[in-house]
Amino acid sequence: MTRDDLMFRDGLLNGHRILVTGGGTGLGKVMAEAFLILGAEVFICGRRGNVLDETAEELMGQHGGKMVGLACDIRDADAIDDMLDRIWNNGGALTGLVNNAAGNFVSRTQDLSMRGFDAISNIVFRGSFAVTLACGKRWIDQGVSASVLSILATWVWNGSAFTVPSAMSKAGINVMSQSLAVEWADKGIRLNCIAPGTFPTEGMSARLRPTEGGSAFRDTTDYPMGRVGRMPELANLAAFLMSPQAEYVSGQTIAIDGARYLATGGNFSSMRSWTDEQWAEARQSIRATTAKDKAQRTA
Ligand SMILES: CCCCC/C=C/C(=O)SCCNC(=O)CCNC(=O)[C@H](O)C(C)(C)COP(=O)(O)OP(=O)(O)OC[C@H]1O[C@@H](n2cnc3c(N)ncnc32)[C@H](O)[C@@H]1OP(=O)(O)O
Ligand SMILES: NC(=O)C1=CN([C@@H]2O[C@H](COP(=O)(O)OP(=O)(O)OC[C@H]3O[C@@H](n4cnc5c(N)ncnc54)[C@H](OP(=O)(O)O)[C@@H]3O)[C@@H](O)[C@H]2O)C=CC1
Repeated sequence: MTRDDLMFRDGLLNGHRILVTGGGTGLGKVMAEAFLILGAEVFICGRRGNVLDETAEELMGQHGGKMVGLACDIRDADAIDDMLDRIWNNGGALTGLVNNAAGNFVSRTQDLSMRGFDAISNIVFRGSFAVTLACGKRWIDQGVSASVLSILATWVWNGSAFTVPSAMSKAGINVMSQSLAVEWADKGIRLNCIAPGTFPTEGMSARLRPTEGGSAFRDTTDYPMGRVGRMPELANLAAFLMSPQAEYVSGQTIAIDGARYLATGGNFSSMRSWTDEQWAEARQSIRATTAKDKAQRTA
């Protein structure tokens, strides 16, 4: 992304300190990059320390500023507290949190075990709540105003066949945000959400279109605008919601999907025609991706 891709003035986020969970890759990385360009000090967390370090180095090399990678598994409440202690003890309070980290894979629901359900919900539902709660306690205790942005999916409004644990978990975080927007409004804490449509990333393609390789998302005939999302489009919306100028916006969930969910539902219902063999092949491919990522985890 270049400076010209952003619609905001230089220094919009000067003095802000923002944590992006899952900020080492994909959508988290591009939002972290936008916040860095706009003057924020940015923290990114994930379980693969090397991925975080590479991202921070790459983006500071391109844009200057300060980005810090912190290996942390958001399923672990103690690890979250350790991470927040490190941030708070090195420069003060966060002023923003982006709940972006997620796990997902396509599966027929009858093929899931409870461990499979937990693999998703412990990241998306429990993990996002845990980070929000840990930050919220500190903000309230210290009288700090802050903004929380959670990255959802349009299926919080219409469900999603074949990604049921994700749909349930994201819907829970949608309701968390609406509830806390009210409960914490007088503390100066805002909560909003973005529901992106398709923004092709490696992490998503490998788990949601696992058997298509490089051809996934090339056919855009059922996209009303004839295309998928462009990363800077998401980054601009995230920067707006995180900026102090958006102070009166709270409790909202904004779709950015080129109207696809209104046109087609925007999810994976076409997989109803998949055979047992196709599901077995998908599962094997997802397993291989997870094994590769697991080998790099340091948290
Ligand atoms: C229009 C487009 C909208 C798109 C909207 C949303 C997109 C996204 O969310 S994309 C984000 C994708 N990124 C990621 O998922 C990154 C992180 N992912 C992971 O860490 C793994 O993929 C994980 C989610 C599976 C979690 O890993 P881990 O906890 O290490 O999981 P295990 O390998 O130990 O497995 C636990 C459990 O889950 C079962 N399982 C795994 N894969 C499948 C599968 N394909 N089908 C069914 N079940 C699966 C696995 O078998 C284990 O259960 P047990 O066998 O009972 O032990
Ligand atoms: N791409 C798309 O089209 C869409 C994406 N989304 C949402 O956007 C967000 C980003 O997705 P995307 O960029 O595509 O996918 P990625 O796989 O690139 O991003 C997921 C990130 O979450 C991190 N993560 C996963 N589990 C944990 C954990 N337990 N603790 C800390 N970090 C964790 C991963 O790092 P690590 O494995 O190192 O921990 C990774 O960096 C997600 O919330 C996703 O649901 C929503 C709609 C559409």
